Amino acid sequence: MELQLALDLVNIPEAKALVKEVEEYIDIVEIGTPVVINEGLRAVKEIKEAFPNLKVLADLKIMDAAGYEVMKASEAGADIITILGAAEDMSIKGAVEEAKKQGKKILVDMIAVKDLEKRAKEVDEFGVDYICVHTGYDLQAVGKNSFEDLQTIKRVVKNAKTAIAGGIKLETLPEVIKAQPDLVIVGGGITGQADKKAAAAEMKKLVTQG
Ligand SMILES: O=C(CO)[C@H](O)[C@H](O)COP(=O)(O)O
Repeated sequence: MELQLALDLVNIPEAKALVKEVEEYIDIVEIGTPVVINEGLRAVKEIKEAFPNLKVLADLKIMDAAGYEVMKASEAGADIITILGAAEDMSIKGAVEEAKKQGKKILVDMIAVKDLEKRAKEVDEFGVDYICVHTGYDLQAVGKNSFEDLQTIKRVVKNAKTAIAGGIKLETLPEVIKAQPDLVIVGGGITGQADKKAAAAEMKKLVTQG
């Protein structure tokens, strides 16, 4: 099981400082959608250059023009690129084709997918690398989480790795780990803590123990 640090509310220098603090405890660093909107793919490039031993995920949440966007994120140094599960089949297949060409991986974010079981089974046939259940900030604000959804994808996904994101904290991590996802994605559960290093270290310990 791997641990991904999601960076959403920072600029590039803040991102670098944060990663430096916790780099020994994380496997993947995510350049979140708001960071890409604010800073562009330069954020991916600069983090990859500063931390070549970490995998970098570009959270583009692609919806269209998938092949082109995967190519651009790959050129910037991303190892993993996200596309939405709600995108057209053609777009997801296009993303996979380009990622394979570039030697990169595709994570499908199932945020806002209504029939999760059906769509997860479909997407799992397209050769994607990860399928991720995700409760975004807007639903976290009304008390939702993705723990049940994780069990659903664990049951139906046969090929891709499974991942979970959205509001995971140290206190809720054991419940997540029980469902055995391949990848746990944590933003505020680390970045919002006074002692980020200690939070990341404890999370890494739990994730490694599985
Ligand atoms: O993709 C995201 C928001 O759309 C976040 O990166 C993801 O939800 C993880 O952050 P947090 O743990 O703070 O919810």
